[in-house]
Amino acid sequence: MCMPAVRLAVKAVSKSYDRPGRGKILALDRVSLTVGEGEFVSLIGPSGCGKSTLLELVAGLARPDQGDILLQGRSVAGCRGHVSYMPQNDVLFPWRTVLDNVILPLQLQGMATKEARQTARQLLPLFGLAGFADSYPHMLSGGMKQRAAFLRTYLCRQELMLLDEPFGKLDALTKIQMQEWLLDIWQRFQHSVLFVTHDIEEAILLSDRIYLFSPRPGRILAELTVTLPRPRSPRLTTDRAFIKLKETLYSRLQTGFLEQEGEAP
Ligand SMILES: Nc1ncnc2c1ncn2[C@@H]1O[C@H](COP(=O)(O)OP(=O)(O)OP(=O)(O)O)[C@@H](O)[C@H]1O
Repeated sequence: MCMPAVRLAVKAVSKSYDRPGRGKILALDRVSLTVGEGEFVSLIGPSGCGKSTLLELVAGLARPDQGDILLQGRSVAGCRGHVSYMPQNDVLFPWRTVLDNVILPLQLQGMATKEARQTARQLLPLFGLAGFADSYPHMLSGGMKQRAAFLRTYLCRQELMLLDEPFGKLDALTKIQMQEWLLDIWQRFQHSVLFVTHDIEEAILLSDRIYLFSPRPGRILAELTVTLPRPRSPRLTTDRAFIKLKETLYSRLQTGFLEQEGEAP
């Protein structure tokens, strides 16, 4: 199989946090991973294992204590503005309309408001927001809010997208619809994506590769390549090959947890 060129390389990155009066905690321990050009890569692991921390480091919102972060071979550790980043709680501003929420990155890039609105307006139908340009966030469903936040992220116009559990708070049916929609959007744009999730089925359905994280401090337990054919749809989750992959993932997660417990002092 032909491997795509590397877009993102995280090299032996560690990160700890100071907790006032309680010392340091190690969130990430020598994490190394890559995302290729046009590749969809997921991180899966238990709550608190450092997945969001890793995305923040890649987005340049914090600096690693050790290790490096390379985008197309160039170190970007601590540098902002090189990736499109949708944080876990990416809220829309309630006082701005949908259109004026999504144009924010374009305005920050210096585009005039009129041009930014024109650019974004053309994309609204593709993001399932046709007819909602002038609505306010409270008038949208949960799925629509997430699509608006996703369009805002997309308009950062960087080749690598970091998505931190974008469907984590949605009900099961809306989540399935959103996964189908994201698969379609990704198929069209073929961005490189680094996607955080707690959901094993979601990771398999969407990804080309999956990294499994241990409980904190986050380490990479395993890396899995998903060879299921594309285009994919949520119906694939009942497929025999899909279920087999799910079993493999479960047992790797379980073995990793047990090994980590065995290591505890
Ligand atoms: N700014 C901070 N200061 C102190 N501790 C932090 C800070 N940010 C994260 N942590 C701690 O670092 C660890 C990793 O947190 P992080 O949010 O990266 O995990 P996560 O895997 O994304 O969790 P979840 O899946 O629940 O969102 C946790 O123990 C968390 O409490």
